[in-house]
Order: sequence, then C-alpha cells, then structure tokens
Amino acid sequence: MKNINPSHTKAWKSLKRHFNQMKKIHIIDLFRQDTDRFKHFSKTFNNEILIDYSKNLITHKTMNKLIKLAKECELNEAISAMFRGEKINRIENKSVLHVALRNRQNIPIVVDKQDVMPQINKVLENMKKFCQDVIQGKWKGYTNKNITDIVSIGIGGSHLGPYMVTETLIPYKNHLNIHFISNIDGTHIFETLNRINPETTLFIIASKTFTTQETMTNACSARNWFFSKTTTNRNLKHISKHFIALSANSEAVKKFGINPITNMFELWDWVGGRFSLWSSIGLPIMLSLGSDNFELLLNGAYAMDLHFQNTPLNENLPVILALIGIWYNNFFLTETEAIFPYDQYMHRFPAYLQQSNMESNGKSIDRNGHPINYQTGSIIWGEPGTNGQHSFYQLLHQGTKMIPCDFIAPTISHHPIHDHHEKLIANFLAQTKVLAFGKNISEIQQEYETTNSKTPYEENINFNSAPFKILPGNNPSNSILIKKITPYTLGALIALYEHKIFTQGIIFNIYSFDQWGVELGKKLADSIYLKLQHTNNISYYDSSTNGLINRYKFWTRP
Ligand SMILES: O=P(O)(O)OC[C@H]1O[C@H](O)[C@H](O)[C@@H](O)[C@@H]1O
Repeated sequence: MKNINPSHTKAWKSLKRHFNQMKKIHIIDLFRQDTDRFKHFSKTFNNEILIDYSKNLITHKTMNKLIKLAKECELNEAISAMFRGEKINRIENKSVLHVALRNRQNIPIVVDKQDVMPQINKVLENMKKFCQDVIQGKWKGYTNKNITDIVSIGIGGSHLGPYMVTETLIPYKNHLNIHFISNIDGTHIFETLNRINPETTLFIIASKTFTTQETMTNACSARNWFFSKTTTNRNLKHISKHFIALSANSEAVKKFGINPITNMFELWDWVGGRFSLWSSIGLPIMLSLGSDNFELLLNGAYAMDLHFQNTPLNENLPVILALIGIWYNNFFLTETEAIFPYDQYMHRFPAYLQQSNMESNGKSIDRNGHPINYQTGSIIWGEPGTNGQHSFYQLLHQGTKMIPCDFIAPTISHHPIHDHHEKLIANFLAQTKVLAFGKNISEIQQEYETTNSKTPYEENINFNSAPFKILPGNNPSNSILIKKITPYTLGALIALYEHKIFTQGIIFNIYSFDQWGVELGKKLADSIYLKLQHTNNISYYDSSTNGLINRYKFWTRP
C-alpha cells in the first residue's frame, strides 16, 4: 500500500477545476439536462438494495474524475491488501480482517504464515452450540432454571454493533430478553439489574482487551450484585453458569473469575473493535436471533465483500458512496453527513456509524506521519425519520449549510399496519425531493395566485412572507431502498458502509484502523479518578480542571 497524498494527484487538481464549474450548478439543472438521470445514477445490489445517487451534484464527468482519484490513490491494490490479510494497520502492525469473519467460502487467509479460517470456524461452531443450548433451555442457571435474560456489558465497538443489530432485527428475535449496559454511569446498570432475576440471567462481558474501564467497572458491579443476590458464596462453579467473556485477553478473563477454556469466546487482534460484530462480540446477536439468522447476517456481508472485491470501481457501490462523500467533504467542504433511517428499528444505526466512521477516519496525520492539509472524516449524525423532520430538517431545508444525507428505508415493512408504511415512505420521498429541488419564488407566486383564501389580511401575510417560504433545494442525498430489512440485507448494508469507510481512509491517506485519539482521555480519567479520592483540594492541573475537581469535592463531601 503506497502513501499517496490525494491532493497532489492529477485527479484532485482536475476535480478542483471541475468543482469551480459544478458549484454554480443546481440539481434541478442536472435533472433537466438528463431526463434519464435516475437510470444513469442508480444501482441495485442482488435485487434487494437499490441505491439512487442521482440527487447529487454530480455528472458522469464528476464520477469519472473521482474514479481516477481512487485509481491514482491505488484503491484496488489497497482492497486486495486488506482481503489478503496484509498488515495494513501499520502503526499497530496488525491485519484488518473483519472480512475473514464472514469469508463464507473459507478461502484461506494467511496471517503470520497461518490460515486464520480454522480458528474462525471453530469459534463460530462453539458459539452456535452454546447459543443453541441457552435458547433451548439446556444451559441452566446455578439453581437449575432456564436462562430468560441476557445482559451484555461492553462499550464502543463491543456494544454499538451488537446493540444496533439486535434492535434492527427485533422482528427475528426469540424469547430471550436482551439488555445492554455500556455507560459507566451507575444509572445504566442500576436500571438493568432492577429488572432481572440473577438465577435466570446470563451476563456477557464483551471486551476485546478486557481492560476497558467502563466495561470492567460494570462487570465487577454485575458480579458483586450476583453474589449479593444469590447464595453462591462467591463460588466460581456457580459464576460459570452466569458469566461469559468475549475477549482476546484470556489472562485478564481468568483474573476476573471466568474460566477462559469453558466460558470465553475468543477474538483476535486483527479484528478491529468497531468492526467486531461479526466475531464472538456478536454473541448477543446470535443469542437473541439464533445462529441461522447470525449466519444470514454474515452471508449478507460476504455478498457485499465479494461485490467490493470484484466489481470495477465505477460500478462498485461502497466506492461510489465513498467518492461522492469525498466530493462534498473535500471540494464543497461540507462538515457533516447525515444518516436518516426511515425504519424505527434502525434507531441506533446512525450511532453505530458514528463510531465506525468517526473513529476510523477522524485523523489528521497522513500515512507518512505528516500533518494533513485537506479534510478527512466527516461528522456523522442522524435520527430515524420521520422524527427528524419535526426537529432539525428546518436547517436542512433553509439553513446555510450543505448537509449530504443518506436516506434509508425498507419497501416491505415488518408491521404493515393500515397505511403507516405508505405514509412513512411518502415522507422519505417528499424529503429527498424537497431537499434536491426546493421551492422557488415563482412557485410560491403561482401558489399564491391560485389560492382562494385571499382576505386582505392573508394577502398581506402572503406577500410579505414569500421570501421566507423559499426553499433553495440543491442539498444532495442518496436514497437507499431495501426490499425488506432481514439479517441478510442488514449484513450487506453494514458491510457497504464499512467498505465506504475503508475507501475514504485509503484516499485520505490515513490509517483508519487505529484510534490513538481516545487513549489520552482514558489515561487522564484514571489519574483524575485517583485525585478525586483525596480529601484535600488540588492544584495539580490547569485552573479550570482544578476548579471543577475542587467544587466536586466541596459538593460531595459530607
Ligand atoms: O472491546 P474493548 O477492548 O473493551 O474496547 C471497547 C472500545 O474502547 C476503545 O476505547 C476504542 O475506542 C473502541 O474502538 C473500542 O471498541
């Protein structure tokens, strides 16, 4: 993988010139010039996912230039390097192999002279057997009762993926109640423990490192609670019926009191936290949906992996989305990208993408170790539709910022109650249309002239309010229609975004698979935590931090 500064490429310079023309063009003009724009700028994946990217400020010329940029940045070579298991996470000297976890044809992938597939398959088989036992009631609690509740304790990548998937796929859920605890705020665990019975609860401690402060604090509290509520006398034999670890750190798991041989499902250092839902970190998904559905999720992701690996760049969906994102981020200099799932079950999808995208591509040092002189990762945010429409869409329609959006919706609802779904989809379509085409003064004028209600008062209001009713449009969006949200299509959708992130990271010339930015805060929290224990006021840090610490002590001391 070469380290190529994208802003020094020919394609980048040509895109800059092209941008100077395109910035004067309105999406309306693009649709006027090409009446078949939808046909030219939309693609389907396996007849289950339709991506319409026609409502973007792009032409064929734009796309060709962006593809040239990807080629100059050697994207094809980078894709092969990832799938080959090369150590592309160079600073940490690790391979990036979440794709191996869903390599459903078992094609050997070699890391350090060893094929990783046998160990992946072994863990997957163990997970399946374990989940089957829990679901079928063969796995009993220490008082010989069936498990009814699963509590997953983890944070970041060890939380967001499993949580988002189990929420999105609730229609496929079995009888087990599933709870997630992530925040170190005691409220999170307090509220969960209040709702469960220790004799019938299984705690899953999900942490690749098994050292993360939030997770270990919650895990210790869960264990203490379990001991306090049961008559197990801290007996490890009993704990083994109720605590499972998902981790790459067997030593720490053992120290915690979980037997790594019988009660731990392994993952490996080549699985990045934010890409780990396909690994043993996905155990809560498998427990909640059953192993067949988990495998369908893997199959969907695998289908997208094959597409990403084997499709020419100009037909390649993750690449197209990534390049359109770069077009706005690096040429229009947009700051954010919004994700609007028109599906209530997908309510955590934007939060999930926030981590996977922003932790991956929120970097400002290039792969040569030099500061970057162009924009990298966008700010990702979003809410499910239609709630967002009654909240922040005003700014999208009439604010001063361009915000590229992805609208995602299923065509077949899991709950076709009366006309809810048609109304939901009508809103989706209305919003994307209005964002692109807006409403101009002559349309307002025409509307005004054809309305019947023209009392002098209304005339006055209408006349004066006309400028305030203009919607400039020209805000770009992608529309992603999914035939139905199933484990398979969700797997493909997640992989689509994973590969979009990868593609952008390669073109930004950054390392997308480490996250040094989060380390300092963790270390400092540890040291401040110690300072909070002392009774004396402190003057160790800057005046603001000292002032806050000392006030905290003043207000909390008896
Ligand atoms: O799985 P763990 O080792 O507990 O890590 C959990 C999370 O914490 C870290 O701070 C990273 O920022 C995340 O990428 C990671 O997923």
